[in-house]
Amino acid sequence: MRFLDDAAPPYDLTYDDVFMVPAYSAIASRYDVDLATHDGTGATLPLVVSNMTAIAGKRMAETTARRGGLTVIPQDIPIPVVTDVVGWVKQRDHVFDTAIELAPTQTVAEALALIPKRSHEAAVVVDEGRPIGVVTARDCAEVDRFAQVGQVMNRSMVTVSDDADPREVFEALEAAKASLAIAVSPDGLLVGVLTRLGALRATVYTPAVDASGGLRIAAAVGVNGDVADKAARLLAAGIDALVVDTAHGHQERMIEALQTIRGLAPSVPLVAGNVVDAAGTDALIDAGADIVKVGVGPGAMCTTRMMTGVGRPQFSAVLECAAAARARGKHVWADGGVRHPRDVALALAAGASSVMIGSWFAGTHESPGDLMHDADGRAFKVSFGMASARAVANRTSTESAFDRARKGLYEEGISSSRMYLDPARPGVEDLMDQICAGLRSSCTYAGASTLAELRERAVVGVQSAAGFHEGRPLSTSW
Ligand SMILES: NC(=O)C1=CN([C@@H]2O[C@H](COP(=O)(O)OP(=O)(O)OC[C@H]3O[C@@H](n4cnc5c(N)ncnc54)[C@H](OP(=O)(O)O)[C@@H]3O)[C@@H](O)[C@H]2O)C=CC1
Ligand SMILES: Nc1nc2c(ncn2[C@@H]2O[C@H](COP(=O)(O)O)[C@@H](O)[C@H]2O)c(=O)[nH]1
Ligand SMILES: [K+]
Repeated sequence: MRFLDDAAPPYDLTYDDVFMVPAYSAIASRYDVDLATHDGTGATLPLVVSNMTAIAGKRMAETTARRGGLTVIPQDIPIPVVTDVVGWVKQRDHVFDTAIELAPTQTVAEALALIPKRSHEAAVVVDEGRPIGVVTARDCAEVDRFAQVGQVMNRSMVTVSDDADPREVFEALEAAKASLAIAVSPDGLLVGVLTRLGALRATVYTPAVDASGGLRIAAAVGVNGDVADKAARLLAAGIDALVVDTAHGHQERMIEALQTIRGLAPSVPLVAGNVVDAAGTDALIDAGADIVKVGVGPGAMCTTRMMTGVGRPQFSAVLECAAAARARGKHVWADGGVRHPRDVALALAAGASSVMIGSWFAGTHESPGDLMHDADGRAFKVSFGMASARAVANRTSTESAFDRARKGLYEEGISSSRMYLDPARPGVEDLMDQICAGLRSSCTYAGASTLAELRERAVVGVQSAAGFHEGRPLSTSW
């Protein structure tokens, strides 16, 4: 990447401050762009879901890995639970989405609580493992909450074999004017489900899979307590990357934690952060990090900059840290502050191998929280920062009341925010589609067929607030 007219700006910049200039391109189609990262994580897309309790759970991990991304399970989740989640995610199908399963005797109330947990918005009614019907929220409307789903389900289903070609599934759904195909094994047992959009995505994306064919997943560990033991147990669970995570990554305790974990000779990439400058990046690489996480204060849930005055505008932080890491043959993830697809493209142009997204993905079916509705009927999920009072209370729940009260005085995150689901893009895959479309297009504007070429060819200029404003679409007259 170089600055337009080679004019390096006199102050630090964030995503809104910059724009990319189009360049001559020989790339005939946006589908000719390869979005794979080459940072050792095996992700086929440069997207990582932040290790935040309100965002990164097993459904998020399954769904993003099937499309090529990576989810980091947070440090606050007990390790036996993480172990179960890793095992479960690794057994997920590469094409079919996991179905919500209900027994015919379960109630409509249970169905309505579970259906919003998945973007396909339906549950499959099973009898001894065999699908016997499908139930949607529409089937449950104006029905007694205690009615049994066996009474309201739709018995006519499009059933396909578990090795069906996604294109044929798409065509079968189109022909039947149905929205959901049910995949079954040769002995008739439920394997999963596929929507038309899911079938299309199966032909566009490449799942992130490990050498044994399991979907990939990462997990985080903090720098407190018996780090070696926690890290060893996470590695034994089969994670594909280990993230060592603390607010101020350039600190002694982090260096010690990294050296300790390096001593375990992990066979997966070691990610550490957060830092915002070359000195911090070098220190973490010296201590054993393969990938450095960059970003202090850009996060949507983050109050660090307001509380402390500390941080750095994210574009400049990524640019400096990525250059330092590249000089050592290592990588950085741009962590936080991503609000639009353009921000992903700019972070990658600045040199990140991947981009971490938290809050934007909180308002989706796949985040762990329950779906809520405001007074106007708009659907939202509650999200919170990992340094918020709420998260600190969770993290310290086994400590004495006095210690918890002491730690509770330090709060650098929002404890409760509403993340609305975009009615046009209520699932994380809808957002991934939007991001990847923007990113592929960005690459062709820069004449780049890979992310490495984007990084090399990108020409970035600095804009005024009016310049940024001009780029925003206007949906009403002015
Ligand atoms: N990217 C960002 O901008 C930020 C991210 N976060 C996220 O919040 C989560 C919690 O992180 P964290 O608060 O580090 O908690 P951790 O549980 O990782 O603990 C941090 C440890 O470092 C010590 N410490 C020393 N200086 C600081 C400091 N300035 N800020 C925080 N801890 C410090 C703390 O001791 P003591 O409590 O005694 O001081 C504590 O023992 C992580 O997921 C982190 O990534 C949090 C803030 C900023
Ligand atoms: N200062 C804080 N930073 C936080 C907190 N919780 C998470 N984070 C950081 O934000 C990113 C995600 O950014 P987003 O803009 O996509 O939401 C995450 O990966 C952390 O680095 C917090 O409580 N305080
Ligand atoms: K912020």
